[in-house]
Amino acid sequence: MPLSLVLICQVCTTQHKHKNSFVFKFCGFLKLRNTRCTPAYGCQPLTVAARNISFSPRQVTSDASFHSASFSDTDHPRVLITGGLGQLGVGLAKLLRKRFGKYNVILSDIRKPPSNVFHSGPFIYADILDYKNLREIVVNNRITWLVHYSALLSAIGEANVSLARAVNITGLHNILDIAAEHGLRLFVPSTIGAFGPTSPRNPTPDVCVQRPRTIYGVSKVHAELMGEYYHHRYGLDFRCLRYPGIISADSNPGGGTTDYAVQIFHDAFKSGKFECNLKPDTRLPMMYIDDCLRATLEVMEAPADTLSMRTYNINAMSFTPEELAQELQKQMPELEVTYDVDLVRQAIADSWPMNFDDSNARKDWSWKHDYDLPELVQTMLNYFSTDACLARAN
Ligand SMILES: NC(=O)c1ccc[n+]([C@@H]2O[C@H](COP(=O)([O-])OP(=O)(O)OC[C@H]3O[C@@H](n4cnc5c(N)ncnc54)[C@H](O)[C@@H]3O)[C@@H](O)[C@H]2O)c1
Ligand SMILES: C[C@@H](O)[C@H](N)C(=O)O
Repeated sequence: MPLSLVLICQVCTTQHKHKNSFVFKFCGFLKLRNTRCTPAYGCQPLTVAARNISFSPRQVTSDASFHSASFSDTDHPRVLITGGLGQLGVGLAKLLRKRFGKYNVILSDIRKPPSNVFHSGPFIYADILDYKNLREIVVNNRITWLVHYSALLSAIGEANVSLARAVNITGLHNILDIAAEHGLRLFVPSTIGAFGPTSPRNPTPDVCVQRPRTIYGVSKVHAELMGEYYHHRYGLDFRCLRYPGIISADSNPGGGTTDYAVQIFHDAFKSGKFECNLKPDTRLPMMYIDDCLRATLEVMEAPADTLSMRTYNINAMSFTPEELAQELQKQMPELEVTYDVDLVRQAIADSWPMNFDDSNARKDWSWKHDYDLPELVQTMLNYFSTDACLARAN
């Protein structure tokens, strides 16, 4: 049986008698929002955090693995990245560590990190489906920002709907509750996949019909709406960007519809041949990883009063497989590209935006991309040429 506690609200000095301490936390929210605790707010917010607090024996050990003594008290945020071993997390950790210090950014995942990642800064095991463990990590490490990257992407999600539903929806609920309970600034990425066949596709604005046909898209619309709801209802500092397909050289995509745009570079260098699983004229919004990660940092640092919305489209370029191949062939004329369409991925791509309208992000917090198609291809070629040279030399 949980104990009954009498807690005094720091704002209005009301005595609350409750079965757990979350009402106290809720008054903390009111304090953050500079509002008084009124009977109108009453005890309803208990629903936000109706999970029981209990002591976990793991509390003691989880912190030890990454040198907590090295943490210093500064103004820097203390960041936890979930799902950090995917295509985007390691790059984001590198960028954030440069800005906030190595030990202020903790990478986490359920997979074993490669040794270069393990030795580059704090890493911890965190399954987002394990609520107590997540809470322990947040508490023990005094986390203030949470970047929630764990997800099953569009194509892999269709191959495993129940796992995608658990990770992308149940996992998100855990993240939202923990962020709300501990007053964290929370970033959750959404995607072009949050739109569907009935959305305007060229261009797709921030606010329009969203009826995606994938579990991935449905879960991302759910994340956008839940995050915005927690923001308005409880004052959660929720921030969300809808990323286009992201292209990176030194990390691999995790089972999405836009993966072809990364694979083409690998295959061009490996065999000089590439078989594309989308039709040559499939147009999708895309972005180089450096732009995506910088946008993420910029929106996280943006003063709250510049954000007229909590979920923004961001865009850089938009191209088809044929256009990407042609740009690549300017420098690798011998590259052979053939097409063998994957019906699942093609159906997904045909329901997604062709062009993204990101004018609100540009207006509100001065978003500006650096990479268009020619710069993207040149940068990827530079990386792979150096990599190929190094491989030949070893
Ligand atoms: N890469 C893109 O093109 C792109 C585009 C739009 C949005 N996004 C979003 O950005 C985020 C990161 O994308 P990514 O490409 O790095 O994804 P990814 O698929 O490469 O990585 C996701 C990570 O989540 C981890 N994960 C799975 N189940 C987990 C669990 N139960 N607990 C903790 N971690 C778990 C996986 O191990 C994996 O490392 C995702 O939310 C994705 O939806 C990505
Ligand atoms: C677009 C994005 O969400 C991801 N790369 C996917 O294709 O699923």
